[in-house]
This record gives sequence, structure tokens and C-alpha cells, in this order.
Amino acid sequence: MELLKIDKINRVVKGSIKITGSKSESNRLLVLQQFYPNLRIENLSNSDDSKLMLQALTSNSKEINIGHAGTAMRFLTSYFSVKENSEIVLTGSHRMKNRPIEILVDALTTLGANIKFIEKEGFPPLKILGNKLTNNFIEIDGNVSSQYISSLLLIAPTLKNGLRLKFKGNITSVPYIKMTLQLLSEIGVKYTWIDDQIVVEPKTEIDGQTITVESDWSSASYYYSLCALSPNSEIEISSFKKESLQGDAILTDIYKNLGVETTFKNTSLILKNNGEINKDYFKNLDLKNAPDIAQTISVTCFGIGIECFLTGLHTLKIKETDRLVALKNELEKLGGHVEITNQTLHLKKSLKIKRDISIKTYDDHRMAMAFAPLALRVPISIEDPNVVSKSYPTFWDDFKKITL
Ligand SMILES: O=C(O)C1=C[C@@H](OP(=O)(O)O)[C@@H](O)[C@H](O)C1
Ligand SMILES: C=C(OP(=O)(O)O)C(=O)O
Repeated sequence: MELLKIDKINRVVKGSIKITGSKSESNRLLVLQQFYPNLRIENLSNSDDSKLMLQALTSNSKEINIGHAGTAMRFLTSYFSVKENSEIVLTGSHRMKNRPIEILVDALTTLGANIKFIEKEGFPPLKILGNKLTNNFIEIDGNVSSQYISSLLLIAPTLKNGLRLKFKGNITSVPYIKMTLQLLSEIGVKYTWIDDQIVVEPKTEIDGQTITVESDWSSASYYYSLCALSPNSEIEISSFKKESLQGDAILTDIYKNLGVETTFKNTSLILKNNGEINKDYFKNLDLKNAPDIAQTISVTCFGIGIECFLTGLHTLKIKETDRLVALKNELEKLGGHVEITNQTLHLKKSLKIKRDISIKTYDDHRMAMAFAPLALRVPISIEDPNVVSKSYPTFWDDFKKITL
């Protein structure tokens, strides 16, 4: 196993970084481009997950392996269900075969799709026979993963009568659903969202247009963490928009409470550490709308030595790994005290951080990137560092650029 040893960083973090396009926006636009070929995309993500997505969409192969890419797995399930006369096996990594997909498969089946579970009921791999979906109403549980809903919304305008989707119970990761709807709206698809019901109108073609993907806010979180852990630091990251489609743009508010001040300079974000920490803010922070930054935030709090109680984390258990367990294991190796439930993480105040600990990454890019900034406190090692390529292939080059 490869191990990346990072010496303690002794200098103030300074520099500028260009981050690749949002993985979430890219994966949506790639699907839409198949339906509407006169859609052009700029600043597409160079993540493994987006490359796998594009390969899958343009492949002639009968079996497609999507690796660890959750959004791709979920979006492609709907895509291949409506691709008439196609016959495909959609599979993934060992972990992917344990990430549930039954809610989406049931919804698609209600619409008229032909999908079979090949191994374990409710999980990939799937055998999908593409055909014309004839129904246009579904009721769906929205609290397990928003990706099922986005997946259905992406095919919605291609259905003869569009789609009427009604939520049962609460919905999670709502900003990702809004992102899907906003992108549909940008290409001219009409929709309404009233109370617990979304209605999407059909659209057979769009006017030619180019959409520029904003850079990835989840990837930006690691620079917020570096900035919070490095007094007097100043980091410039690009290219971002003030009105973002990405829910993780909430980072600007959250990290303000960890002493990071954000200003916009054209399309760049300038992060500066002003040392003003508001510990109380982290005594109860709900992250159901921004689950991908939970790891970054808990590690930053640990590095600063403050308590945090994070809620709304129920989706973390079914991501690249069980992120709640992974965080507890690794923070405790470093000397932290962490209590978890199925939806919360409580990090107690811990003052001393153990040196030279080797962090396990569990095939999870965000474990590697979230723990790396702790090198501002102690020498640390990251196991299997190349996992970062799932969302951010040049992470280590960029990290070195501003820390060495
Ligand atoms: O739609 C998307 O692009 C995503 C939705 C979220 O998943 P959940 O809705 O499963 O929380 C998020 O964690 C994931 O990284 C990307
Ligand atoms: C959860 C993530 O991705 P996915 O679900 O697409 O595998 C992520 O990137 O943090």
C-alpha cells in the first residue's frame, strides 16, 4: 500500500489555486448533453467520476463498470432505462454493490422501466433494458439520497408527458435537487415545485448554448480548512460564482465561524484567516444540506481544538465508506474523542494531537483530503493517497504548491 508522509508544515499557507469544475454539475450536464447534443459544456470536471460518466454515456459495451462513482451509478440507471433498445449491465466497485438503489429502481419500474437486480436485491449490479416509459407519476422517499430524485428529474423532460414526482416524508441534500432543477431551467425546461410535488414539463429539443461549470465547492473546503488552521494565511481559489448552484457554497458562512473571511475578487475567492473563532456555532450544526463537507469541518474543529456536534449526517453511512465510522476511527487514532449515532457526530474538545499517525482512507477521497490539513499541526501520513482522483486528481500538486 502506498503511503504519503507529510512533514509538519511550518510556513504560513499562501498561494493561488485553480480548482476543476464541479463534479455534481458536470455529471448532470453530461447526461443532458446526450439528450440535447447542442448543449456545450465548459470547465468540465476532470474527476475520475466525471470521466467514468462520459465513458459510460459514450460506450458501446454491454457491461459498464462505474467504479466508486455514486452519482454516475444513480444517474445512469435512469439514463439507460429510457435509452430505447439498449441492453446493459451496470455494475461498480465492491462498495458500489453495497450502496442501495432500490428506491430509484422501484420508482423507474413504476414509470415502466425494465430493470433487474443481478446479485443482491436492492443493490447494483443491474440489468437494464431500455424502453419508452409510459407513466408519468411517482411517489418517492426523499430521505435516503437526493441522487435518486436528481436522476429521475434528469430524464423527466424526455418523457412524453414529463414527470410528476411527489415526496413521501422529508427530503435530504435539497441543494442538489435544486441544482438539477436550475440546470434544467437554464436549458429551457419548465418546472414547478409546490409543497411536496415537483412537475417537469417535456422538452424535445433546446436552443444551442454553452454552460460553464463553476469550480467545485466541496474541493474548496480543503483550502478553507488549511486557512482556518494557519494564522495569517491567504489563499486565492478560482473560479467561483457569487450565486452558486452548489449547496457547499455554505462554506463561506460556516468557516467565518472558524476565522476564515471570504471575499470575491472577480471569479476568485480570497480566503484570509482573521483568528476570530465562534465556538458556539459548532455546538449544534445541521449538515443535511451539505453532507460532503462534514469530514472537512470535523477535522478542522479537531485541529483547532474545539468541540463540534454535527447533525443531519444520515446519508454519510452509505457514501464511499461509512464516513461516520471512518471519522471516528481516524480522529480517535489522533487522540480525539468522538461519539457517533446513525446521523450525528460529536467531537469532544481535545487539546493534544498525536504525531506521525497513519490515516486510513477507506477508498474515500474525502478522508484523504480532509485529514491532510492537519499537517499544519503534526507530521501525518495518508494511506492510499491516490484516492483523491475520484473528485480532485491534482489535489496533492495543489496542496504542495501552497504549503511547501
Ligand atoms: O447529486 C449529487 O451530485 C450529490 C448528492 C449528494 O448525495 P446524497 O443526496 O446521497 O446525500 C452528495 O453527497 C454527493 O456527493 C453528490
Ligand atoms: C458522496 C460522494 O460522491 P458519490 O455519491 O457520487 O459517490 C462524494 O463525492 O462525496
